[in-house]
Amino acid sequence: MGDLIRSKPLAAALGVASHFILGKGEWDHSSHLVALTWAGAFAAITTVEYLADPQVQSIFEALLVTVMASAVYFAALISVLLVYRAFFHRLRKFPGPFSARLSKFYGVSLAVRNFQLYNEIERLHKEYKADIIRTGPRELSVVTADAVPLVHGPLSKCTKGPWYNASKFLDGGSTHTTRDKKEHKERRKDWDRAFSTKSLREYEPRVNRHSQFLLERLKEKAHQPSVRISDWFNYFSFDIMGDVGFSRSFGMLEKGEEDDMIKLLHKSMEPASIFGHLNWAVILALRSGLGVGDMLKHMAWTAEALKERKKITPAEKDIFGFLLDPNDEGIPLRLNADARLLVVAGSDTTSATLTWLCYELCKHPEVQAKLRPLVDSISPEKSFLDAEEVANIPYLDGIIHEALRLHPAVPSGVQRETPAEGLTLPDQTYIPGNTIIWMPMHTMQRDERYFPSPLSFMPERWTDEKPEYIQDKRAFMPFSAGIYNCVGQKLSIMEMRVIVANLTRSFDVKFADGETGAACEKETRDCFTLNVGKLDVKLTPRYESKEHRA
Ligand code: HEM
Repeated sequence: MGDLIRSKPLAAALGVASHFILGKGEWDHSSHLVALTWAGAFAAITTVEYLADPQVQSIFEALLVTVMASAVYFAALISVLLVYRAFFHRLRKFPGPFSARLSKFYGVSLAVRNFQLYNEIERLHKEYKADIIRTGPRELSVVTADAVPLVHGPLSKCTKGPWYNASKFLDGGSTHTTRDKKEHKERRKDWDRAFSTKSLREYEPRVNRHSQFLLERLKEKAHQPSVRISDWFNYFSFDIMGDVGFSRSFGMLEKGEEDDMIKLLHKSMEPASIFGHLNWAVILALRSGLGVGDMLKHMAWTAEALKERKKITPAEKDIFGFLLDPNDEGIPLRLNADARLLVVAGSDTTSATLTWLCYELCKHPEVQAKLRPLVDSISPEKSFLDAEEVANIPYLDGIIHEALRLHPAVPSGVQRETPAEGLTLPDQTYIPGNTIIWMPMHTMQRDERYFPSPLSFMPERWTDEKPEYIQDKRAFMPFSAGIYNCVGQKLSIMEMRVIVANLTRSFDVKFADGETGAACEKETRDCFTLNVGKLDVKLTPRYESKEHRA
């Protein structure tokens, strides 16, 4: 037995065999089992050596033999893995950095460089002058609009990738993270009802109420030289999400200061920027609790919010009224995951977009000047325009679309996996099966082929003034597309219309003294959703010269 364990060719052969076993199927989410198997084998070999090998006299010698055998085993496993990934892998023909072929650690290094992965990916596409680049051993970044219908279209055969079921074992998986198309379809029906035209009409008064309150709070602050508008947008979107989602006021606009829950939400998303690229590490981290304390705390907080919601019968309809089953005694685990989904998806995305939009308004006073007569002419006797009154202003929608185009709230895109038979793009490029694909919205939406003069903030491209500045609308997908698209997009657009119309109507919005927008550009962190840098503005009231708007 001892000779067998000392046999280097045998250990190497086992290493090579393990590569072939691990190369089949998806092991990412069984990484804890693989680690346990290795640890078990290590312990078993050491025990056998100590008890049964006459050449071994002490536990130390037994350990030494096991370490030697393990070293040969892992050296063989890693060598064959790297050689295979570098030269024989089915994606070998796609260009990209050599180290990206070898390991996803390369992706992690990009993600944590400035926490702005979207910029790194854009740089790589420029460097390799290619629409498709290899960004990981079995991963591609694809930025051609021709691929959108195949990857994200309603009839796409692609599925969600392994990124999605990371925390399934903990919280049952949300509607967003379920990878099973049938299950998603079933669960999405409730969400679709919660966001139907009829439901949205019921939420409208609440959107108006919170928007008006935000405007009042900003009017109180307008005499100050500087208002941290990015924080106020956070409070606003959080309060709306609480009210419309859980019939619960989080009271953040009232408090007017950063709440611990907003901090916790942002901290809880940070691991996503790292672990999103190492699915096996997510499982090890979640199972051990290492590095994901904030995520677990946030999960507990959202589960508690849902528990409180379950206890009441709200006077007005809310989103969880559609998702909770009154006949259920308790709360199914999967709905706890949906509660966290609503908090993450429903607040940060809208506030990030509003912050970027405000940044663009500060840089483009001419856009404010052009919008003003349009909003000034509506109900001039009123101090606040409500959602219905601003629902049909093409230039306003153009401003919102431009903000979503230049600054998508999910800038690096969403993960999809090709079907086993692969995909053939219209130019005949074949993408093999079981390939992970990201279509980074940030890069696509700034592509000159699809949006001429791509870096110009040009709301007119979305109106009938300059439609020639949109060459291929398929490349615009801030809310993603197809069956997995954003269910909350109409609510979010409603919120943004009301805020932008009333903000420009009530104030002249400028960067505060000393503000250049640099924090937005440099400190924004891509944590799947965006944690945008702070933005300080000076709000000069327009209503003071117009009594009726005071
Ligand atoms: C500017 C605002 C928003 C943007 C840019 C945005 C973007 C997105 C994107 C890109 C996805 C697809 C995610 C994926 O496939 O992994 C998504 C999904 C989703 N969003 Fe939004 N979102 C926004 C606002 C909202 C709001 C306000 C809500 C709810 C109140 C919401 C709820 C959801 C939900 C529930 C999903 C999952 C849908 C599913 O998997 O079927 N979103 N969103």
